[in-house]
Parts: sequence; C-alpha cells; structure tokens
Amino acid sequence: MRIGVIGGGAWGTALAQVAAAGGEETLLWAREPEVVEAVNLRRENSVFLPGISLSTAIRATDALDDLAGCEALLVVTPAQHMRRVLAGLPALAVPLVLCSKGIEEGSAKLMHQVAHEAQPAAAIAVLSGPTFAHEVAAGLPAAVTLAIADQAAGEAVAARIARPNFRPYLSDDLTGAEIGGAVKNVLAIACGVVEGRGLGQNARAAIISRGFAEMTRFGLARGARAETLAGLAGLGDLVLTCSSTSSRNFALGKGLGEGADAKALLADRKTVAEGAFTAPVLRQAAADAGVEMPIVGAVCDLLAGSASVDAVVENLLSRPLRAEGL
Ligand SMILES: NC(=O)C1=CN([C@@H]2O[C@H](COP(=O)(O)OP(=O)(O)OC[C@H]3O[C@@H](n4cnc5c(N)ncnc54)[C@H](O)[C@@H]3O)[C@@H](O)[C@H]2O)C=CC1
Ligand SMILES: O=C(CO)COP(=O)(O)O
Repeated sequence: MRIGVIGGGAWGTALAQVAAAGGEETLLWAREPEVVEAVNLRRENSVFLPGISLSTAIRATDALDDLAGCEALLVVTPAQHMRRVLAGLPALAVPLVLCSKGIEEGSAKLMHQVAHEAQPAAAIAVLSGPTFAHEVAAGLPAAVTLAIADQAAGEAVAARIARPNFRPYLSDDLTGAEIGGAVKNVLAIACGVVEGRGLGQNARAAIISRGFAEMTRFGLARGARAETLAGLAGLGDLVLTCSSTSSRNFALGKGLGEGADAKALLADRKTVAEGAFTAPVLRQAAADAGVEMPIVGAVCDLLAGSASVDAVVENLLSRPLRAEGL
C-alpha cells in the first residue's frame, strides 16, 4: 500500500478517491467497522459520503497498524482527535499530510504543532483549501494549498497527490494555511446565522469581508503571511463555506439563525462542524494575542447559548465606527 489515509469521514474518503485515481494503491483507516465493511464490500462509504462509487484501488481497514508500510499518510481525523490518533501509531518517518481544519482545545495549538509533538520524526505538510468532499470525490476540479517547510519534499508530495482535476499549490507557510482553514469554519457559522435569520446577502458579504479582516489580524499575530490568508486556504475557502449549505458549519449557523438550540443542534450531528470546537479556543487565543475578533466572539456567544441572535447582531452593529484598514 503506497498512500494511507487516516480517517474515513467524508474528506478522508474523498482524498482516498483522489489518491486512487492516480493508480496508487490506497489504504483507508476508518474507526467505524460499518465504514470498513461498506468500502470493502460495496465500494461506497454509505455512512459519511453516500452516493459516490469508490475506486477498487481503495482498501479500508480498522487496524492502525496496517498503515505501517505506507509511503505517505494523509491525516484526516477531526482536529480534536488528531493528537490521540497520531500518538497511537508507531514512530513514523514518512511524510504526514494534515488535512483537518481546527485548533486544539486547551493548548490552542495548530495541527502541525500537534502532529510534530505526536510524531517528531515525520515531515509535516498541511493540505487546505476550498474543497467540498462530495465534489472532489466526484472528480470535479479543485485547487488546494500544500504547505511544507522543505521545498524539495513539498514538490515530491505535490507530484504524488496532484491529479488533472486536483491541483496543489505549494507554500512554506503552514501557519497561514492552517489558520485560514480553522478560522473560516467559525466565520461560516456566522454566515449561516445571517442566512437563517434572513438578514440578506449584503450582510453576508459584510461578514465575509470583516471576517477576513479578523482572520488576517489573528493570522499575522501568529506569524502567518498575508498572501497565504488571501489564497486558497484562507479567502478561497472562506468564500466557499460562507455561501452554501453544503458546508456543515454554514448549516449549523443557519439552524442557530432559525432559532434552534445550539446544544440540540450539536447533539444531533453525526458529521463534524469543526467551527463549533474552534470558536471558543480561537476567541481565547485571540484575546491572549491582543487581537479583536468580534464576529468570532458573537459565534461563541450563540454556541454557548448566552445571547440571542438579535442581541449579537445589535452588538456587532453598534460597535464604534472605525477605519476599514486592519
Ligand atoms: N467534509 C469536507 O468537505 C471537508 C472536511 N475537511 C476537514 O476534514 C476533517 C474530517 O472531516 P470529515 O472527513 O468531513 O468528517 P465527517 O464529518 O465526514 O465524519 C466524522 C469523522 O469523525 C471521526 N470521529 C468521530 N469520533 C472520533 C474519535 N473519537 N476519534 C477519531 N475520529 C473520530 C469519524 O470516524 C469520521 O471519520 C475535519 O477537520 C474537516 O474540517 C476539510 C476539507 C473538506
Ligand atoms: O472545509 C470544507 C470545504 O473546504 C468543508 O466545510 P464544512 O466542514 O463546513 O462542511
């Protein structure tokens, strides 16, 4: 097996399909025995990515040990589970390509920091960008940022995962690529709220643009480069997920905007809406860095049930007038 994928959710399955489309034998590790069985017997992940016929070059397993012989590993667990899953593997020397979007609760660490602590000998790359899993799995065109410190290693990984309809763009800014993906999830919840409450398309565009200002302020404070945040992994993904109920984060926000209870919405989920986990740790990290993120704060209040939609909107609209620049 040459490429291994850790995580049999929608995105891990879609990335396994991309890998297999290049003729690579691909091993997909999934936690759920029913996912392993469905992929191996029916060539479909009917739990997390129904309706997509999967390549015969994909084999699924529920044994992490089976990944030992892979030459590269794509890591696609939900962000809050990445440390434990990586720590459960033997020491790895193959490249780890992190595809999850989030910030670790408690530590406020980015996934590349978490992965480095769990697997210090592995080269770490971050793959992030505007990529709804079902479109990628169906072979529709998409482009991503592939961030890795070592350029030669990056070129090798890019060559390995690039396909005619899947274009990685290289970067060495892991922090920027990760902050873009993590922050946009929280902003997508805010845009969903705008939709659910019927606040209009002007308001949504305002949230995208002022949200991008928040992302940029926070990213620069954590050492990201502005050009990365303005690229596929930042602005590109922000625009995608702030515009469609195909985004689980947007859909969660839409429910909040329609007046549903946050706890009930979250308890009801089988799939992950990363923004709900990222929002509180992001608010704290921003406060620690002295960065204002009022939209992120509003999402936190809604998720905690500590303020109504109308109250957070009024709060945002009554902030002191200021210059547009960062
Ligand atoms: N679905 C998408 O279109 C995209 C998702 N991503 C990111 O990929 C990551 C994974 O998301 P999806 O594949 O969409 O997941 P999903 O929402 O389709 O499935 C949930 C996943 O969580 C896993 N899980 C649940 N409890 C777990 C535990 N205790 N330990 C380890 N894993 C556990 C399940 O096994 C399953 O793989 C997230 O960080 C997400 O932001 C990134 C780009 C696109
Ligand atoms: O990250 C994604 C697309 O790039 C998927 O967004 P959601 O997790 O909100 O569905």
